[in-house]
Amino acid sequence: MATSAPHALRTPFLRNPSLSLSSKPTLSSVFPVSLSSRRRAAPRLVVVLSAARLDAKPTVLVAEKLGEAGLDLLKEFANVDCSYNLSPEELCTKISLCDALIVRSGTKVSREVFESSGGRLKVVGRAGVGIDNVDLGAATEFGCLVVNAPTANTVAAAEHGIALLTAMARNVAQADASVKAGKWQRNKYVGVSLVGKTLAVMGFGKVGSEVARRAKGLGMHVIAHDPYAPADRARAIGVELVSFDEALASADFISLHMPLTPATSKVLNDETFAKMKKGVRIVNVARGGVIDEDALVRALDGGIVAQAALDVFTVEPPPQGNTLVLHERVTATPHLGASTMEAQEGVAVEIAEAVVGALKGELAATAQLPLQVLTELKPYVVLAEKLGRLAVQLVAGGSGVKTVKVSYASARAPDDLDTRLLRAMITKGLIEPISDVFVNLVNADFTAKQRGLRITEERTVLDGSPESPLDSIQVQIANVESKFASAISESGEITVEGRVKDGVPHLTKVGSFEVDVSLEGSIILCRQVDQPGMIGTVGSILGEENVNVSFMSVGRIAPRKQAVMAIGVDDQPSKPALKRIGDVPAIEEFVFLKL
Ligand SMILES: NC(=O)C1=CN([C@@H]2O[C@H](COP(=O)(O)OP(=O)(O)OC[C@H]3O[C@@H](n4cnc5c(N)ncnc54)[C@H](O)[C@@H]3O)[C@@H](O)[C@H]2O)C=CC1
Ligand SMILES: O=C(O)C(=O)COP(=O)(O)O
Repeated sequence: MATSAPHALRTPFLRNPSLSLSSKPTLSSVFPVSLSSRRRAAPRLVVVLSAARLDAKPTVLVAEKLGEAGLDLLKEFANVDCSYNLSPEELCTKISLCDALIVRSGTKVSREVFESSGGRLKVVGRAGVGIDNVDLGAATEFGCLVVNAPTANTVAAAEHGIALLTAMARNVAQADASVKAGKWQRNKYVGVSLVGKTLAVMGFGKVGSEVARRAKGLGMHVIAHDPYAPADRARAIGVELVSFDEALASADFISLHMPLTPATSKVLNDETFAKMKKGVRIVNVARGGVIDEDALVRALDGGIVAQAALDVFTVEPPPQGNTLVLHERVTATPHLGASTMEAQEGVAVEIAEAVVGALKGELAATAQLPLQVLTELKPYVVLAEKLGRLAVQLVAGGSGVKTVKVSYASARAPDDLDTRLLRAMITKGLIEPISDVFVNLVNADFTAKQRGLRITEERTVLDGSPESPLDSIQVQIANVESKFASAISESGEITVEGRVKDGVPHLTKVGSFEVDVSLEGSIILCRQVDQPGMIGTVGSILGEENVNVSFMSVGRIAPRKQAVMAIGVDDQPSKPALKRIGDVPAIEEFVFLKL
């Protein structure tokens, strides 16, 4: 049966993977060949491989319900195994036979899944936006791409946000339950009006801006907080971008639309609830983890929060008897934001296209950079990503992260340094901490373009030995404000610069200040009046808080004037520890940055 497939044998499969779509596989479902083994085969080896292996389709495991149109698309290219409701153990067992896995929010794609795949799993497709259920660190380590479907459920999520907002304001769910229980409590369920009220949209991305547009239609005054969103996009729909504290202080309603990241985890907590107007109402269709749920119960009971409408929870489904879910003034839905017929069909097609594209791109991408280049650039790759991560965490607001300039200083001739990988890693560092996007060499330029991020590159050719590929990399973000004003250079951009020293990436410049701190663990940057004893003061605060300091360095303009101190720390200091640092009189500003 698989003996004669001459057209397939002649197909230059490895040079043009898309041609594999039209070949007619034979033994594929019996023994699909893994992408990694295909990749390793040199083109001239193709003729000596068996036809069965050549023709084999990849296998895609669909672990949660996916729309038919998406399944049909997948089936044109792959063997599709739809196995829903697998236990974590069953998923780990099945995964070693799969090249791609498609999930929604109900499946945890943990490190164990990647470990169990034995290197065969090459693509994880998230049929939706949030990829917080995928262990991205493990995916990177195991060379697995993670793709999502970023657009098809935007409107559905926004409509659900509006549904919760209006239902909450008029007690629809509570009143419905009461009528069904045979009661007629017209006085108990008097609601509040939306017209003229202030809605703060937290996270002004795709869903947030659609919620804002719809809320304007309801006659609400809409403000938004999003440090990375362009002010002109907000202005275009009549929304003012404000600071986090201003949003909390002025909102009658708060609607959450940011991704779950280390920076947004439990961003609504005891401290931030205390900054809100008494009687505020909260809608969450983003992620449960952005709210400290125990603190929300306290805020509801303490009269700060009048009502909450929640589609998402820290643990899904929430445990039986959960106080928050059972709270009388809480309206809860079981993560239904994306669950419309239309959105699910759209998401299925979007993810199927992304997974097929990634499976094909996997083959093509490997040809892009020679191994020698990859090996040589390895420490610079780490440096590039960390500089991107640092730079974006320094952004406080402005016209959005749109214009980034990368400068490479190198003694190599311009045509002797391939910067694609470095640019991709800087893009990864800039985008991943603030979004639900997994960036890699294949999708970096496209992802940047999609988000309106313009990255320009500049080369400075240095004298000297071209032995090492690079002397330094500088990343600058233009037209933004910084939460650490000293990070703005004289030319007005957030500026960070780094070098590789003894194989270890170092941060060597922040704004106009020279520093030297290895980019391991995390970093605290402090601007202070240059005076003796500062290193000791801050060092002892961290010591008392049991935070291990790995590195400290001070860069100053001139003796006894301003200085920037960069402190490398192994662990995240507690809030009180950071407050103690901020309270040191000579410290004018400081920021904690996660790498
Ligand atoms: N309940 C559901 O079924 C659904 C939930 N979602 C969730 O909604 C959220 C938003 O999705 P999209 O709008 O598609 O994503 P998006 O990436 O278009 O928008 C997110 C926005 O949040 C901003 N942001 C990042 N960090 C922030 C911070 N610290 N403070 C304020 N803003 C910050 C980003 O700059 C971006 O503009 C995600 O968490 C996603 O997982 C999305 C679809 C359905
Ligand atoms: O797209 C998202 O981020 C969602 O939260 C939707 O989740 P779901 O696909 O409905 O499990």
